[in-house]
Amino acid sequence: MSQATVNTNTKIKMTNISKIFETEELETHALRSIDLEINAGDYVSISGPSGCGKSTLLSILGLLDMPSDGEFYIEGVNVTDLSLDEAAEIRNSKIGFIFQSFNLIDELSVFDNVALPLRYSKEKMSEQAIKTRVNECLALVAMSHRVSHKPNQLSGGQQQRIAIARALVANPAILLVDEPTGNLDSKSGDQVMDVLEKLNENGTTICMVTHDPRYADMARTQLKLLDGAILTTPDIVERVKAAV
Ligand SMILES: Nc1ncnc2c1ncn2[C@@H]1O[C@H](COP(=O)(O)OP(=O)(O)OP(=O)(O)O)[C@@H](O)[C@H]1O
Repeated sequence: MSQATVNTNTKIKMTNISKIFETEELETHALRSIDLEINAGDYVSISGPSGCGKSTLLSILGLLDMPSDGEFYIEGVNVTDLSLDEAAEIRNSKIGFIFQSFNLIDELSVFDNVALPLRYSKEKMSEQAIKTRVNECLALVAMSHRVSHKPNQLSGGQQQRIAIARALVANPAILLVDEPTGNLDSKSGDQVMDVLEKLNENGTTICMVTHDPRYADMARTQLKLLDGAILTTPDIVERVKAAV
């Protein structure tokens, strides 16, 4: 893993990232020459129509998939070409994931769900340090009052807030968020978006994929994907002009 000379403020830097899926009869260019820089404290949304490459981009950002071409750095470390073990180590220490499905473990209490990443971390923490950190994260998502509950005793919105606490607990470089409100009614969805907004105001770096324009607009930087490429402002202006 080589170090790049990048601004320490830079959490994510992608240059010329492409992804081609090849099947026997078809080549799909899912991402085309993506350049992306996300700095500490940014809140970026990525939106676009079905099939435009949102999930592919998020999978590469989260080291769940590898690009076909281009360079990718997380906090200055070149992560373009990692082994599976190296990718898993960086993923566990630097990325917090929030998915549409909350992926909590039903048999574990709220506390133990949130503590899980710390218990599996390479750096061993004392139970007291784990308790302090879990309680801090539950307070951040306003869920301290449900610490002993099981996930199935919580509403969908509350479960997503627990999933957010779990994503935060290991202090990741960035939160990657995939359609966080997809399984929620609009009131709970709005509450989850408020939590994300407050976290960002307090310094958490967020990159969120959503097809909901109302939520995409809540991010301070709004990227639009079309056919695997990020639309730049002149592209958008040209398309609007062509449409009227
Ligand atoms: N494993 C794969 N093998 C082959 N093609 C794939 C694979 N994964 C995605 N694709 C193709 O890559 C393109 C981008 O897919 P992707 O899932 O990233 O889109 P998306 O914007 O997330 O769509 P949606 O909003 O519907 O989830 C699509 O044309 C899709 O069919």
